[in-house]
Amino acid sequence: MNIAVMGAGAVGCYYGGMLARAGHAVTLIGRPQHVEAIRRDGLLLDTRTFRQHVRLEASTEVNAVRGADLILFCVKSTDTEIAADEMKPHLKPQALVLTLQNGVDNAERLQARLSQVVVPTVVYVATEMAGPGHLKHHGRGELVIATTAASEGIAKTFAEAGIPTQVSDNVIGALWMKLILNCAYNALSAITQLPYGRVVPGESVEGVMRDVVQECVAVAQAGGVRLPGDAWQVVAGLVQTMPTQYSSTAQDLARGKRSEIDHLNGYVMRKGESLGVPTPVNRTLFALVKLIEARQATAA
Ligand SMILES: NC(=O)C1=CN([C@@H]2O[C@H](COP(=O)(O)OP(=O)(O)OC[C@H]3O[C@@H](n4cnc5c(N)ncnc54)[C@H](OP(=O)(O)O)[C@@H]3O)[C@@H](O)[C@H]2O)C=CC1
Ligand SMILES: CC(C)(CO)C(=O)C(=O)O
Repeated sequence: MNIAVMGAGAVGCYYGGMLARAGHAVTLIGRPQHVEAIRRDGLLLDTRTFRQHVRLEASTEVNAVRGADLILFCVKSTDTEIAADEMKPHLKPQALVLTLQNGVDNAERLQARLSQVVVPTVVYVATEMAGPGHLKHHGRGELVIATTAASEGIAKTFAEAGIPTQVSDNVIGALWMKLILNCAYNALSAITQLPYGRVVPGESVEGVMRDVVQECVAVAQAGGVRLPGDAWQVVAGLVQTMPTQYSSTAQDLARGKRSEIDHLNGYVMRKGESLGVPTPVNRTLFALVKLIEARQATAA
């Protein structure tokens, strides 16, 4: 299969690298520091189970999506519209686009700009770019993709490449469950710059997290979303599995980057407003992260 990855970062390099390693023609589209290193040395796939330089195409030019049957769309939720507009003129009419992103509305936002079929996807992986062209995998790697005519075939192709992939008729519910995890952990870890194992035992923190979850569940229910399981149980369980983890929002702020908070607690706040569901705790966490971002932008 001819595959292009839009956004050669931590998620795009992991999945693109795994598919290239399995023999697929993969082109990574990303920033010069990664593209130059990958062209020179190959992509270093440094995973929990193997370490290997994988040879694949890499480009800084978005027209490299031309000819791809499958696009893995892996930019941050803040970059969805810009990246969509850049790749739109170069896409094959029959190309299929998978959104490998956090946040629940990326596929909808992308579909509003593209005529190609866009497939919402949930990503369960922990990866980072440890350096130029160096993908570090910390664990997991499963995907859940929405049901389309092509989904079973894609799931089979991915599974053969070592990517366990489930086809689901409730991807939106699964994306919401991930969103609730993000709403409960990301801002608290970002504001305090603490790992989950130190955030959760903090005084009154469990109450804050329970309030966040209750607000998110109320918004999801008002919006007709079917959550797959008990959200609080899922949230409460995460800290045991990754006590030393800092949220991606904490990592973004620590690097002086804009975070995805608009698409996490900010999304729940806006959705709550439109549905008449109060979300005071999500609003407070959102406002605090935005203040930190604004302070950093002024200092820069
Ligand atoms: N990393 C993880 O373990 C997980 C991440 N996710 C989600 O996956 C999504 C991707 O995250 P992640 O891979 O970590 O993010 P990264 O920032 O590592 O990767 C995105 C890359 O795309 C680049 N990029 C953005 N716009 C363009 C463009 N127009 N053309 C070319 N390159 C572009 C970015 O460059 P620049 O930074 O210079 O803009 C960056 O290098 C997010 O929604 C995240 O929340 C979900 C589960 C786990
Ligand atoms: C699941 C969680 C909360 C793990 O860190 C995450 O997705 C993030 O940090 O953005």
